[in-house]
Amino acid sequence: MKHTIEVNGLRKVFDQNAAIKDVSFFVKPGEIFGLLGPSGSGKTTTIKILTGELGQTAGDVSVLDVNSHLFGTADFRSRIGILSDNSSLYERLTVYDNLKLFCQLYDAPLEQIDVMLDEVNLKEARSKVVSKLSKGMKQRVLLAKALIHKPELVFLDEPTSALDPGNAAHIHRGLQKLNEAGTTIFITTHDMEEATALCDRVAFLDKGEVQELGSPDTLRYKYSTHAFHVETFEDERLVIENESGNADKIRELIANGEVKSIQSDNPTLGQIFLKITGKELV
Ligand SMILES: Nc1ncnc2c1ncn2[C@@H]1O[C@H](COP(=O)(O)OP(=O)(O)OP(=O)(O)O)[C@@H](O)[C@H]1O
Repeated sequence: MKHTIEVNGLRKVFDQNAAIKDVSFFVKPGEIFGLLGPSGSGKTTTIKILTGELGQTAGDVSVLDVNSHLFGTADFRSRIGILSDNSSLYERLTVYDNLKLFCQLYDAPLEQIDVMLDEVNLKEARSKVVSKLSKGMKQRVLLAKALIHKPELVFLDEPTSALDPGNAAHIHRGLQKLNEAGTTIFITTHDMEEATALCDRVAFLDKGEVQELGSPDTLRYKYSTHAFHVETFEDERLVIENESGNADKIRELIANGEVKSIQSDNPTLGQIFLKITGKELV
């Protein structure tokens, strides 16, 4: 398999409004790929099309070498994991019994339940009824449910949006571990720090089109002015262009012990998004 996900000329129209106009990208095996965009840009619609929940108006989509017209098959569904706004739990059952049902559905061993509860930091909630859990705890049970059958590819629609920073960091470490073990991850988020920390490549979605695509580092370098920001002990802030003629100036400042800090001018993904689209990612 060359690409885990291939999308060419994707278009989705709802009631004569194009939520997705013309989107093309691919995701490589073993990648963490981030789809980033403001509210209403089409992230969830894209995930729903990639997982067979919605059909496209036009364009070719294939996932794990399966063409989109076969996304409804049990074989395909057993190879992917999904966490989306449509994911749900049985509110009156315990956390353990919810996960047991999904293990049975996917023929996964029951030992996976405690492994997953550990991964999402919920071991103590094992016997709690789901209706008594907080929003963030439910989100973590949903994540455990999405991963319990060890899918090759997981789709995560804003997986940490309901979590506090401590639990979000725990989930990030878990996702990195999962990825190191070979799972491909497709994630949507508003959170630029999350995308920078986790993703191998990101696509910026706005107005139903991909406006930019690349690794966070490549994009940050591409949109940099390449100047150095130097802060001195006298609280002076100097902007020095990265040109050979300025080498002596920087060397002199360091030699005189004047430099408190030097930083490159690489913008954050949020600043790049703002520059390209004129919008904040909130
Ligand atoms: N079932 C539907 N019927 C009609 N319009 C829809 C439907 N689903 C989505 N849309 C429209 O498509 C556009 C994209 O919505 P989508 O939910 O994909 O955005 P999003 O980027 O995931 O937003 P958010 O970050 O708020 O979840 C929006 O204008 C939305 O109103």
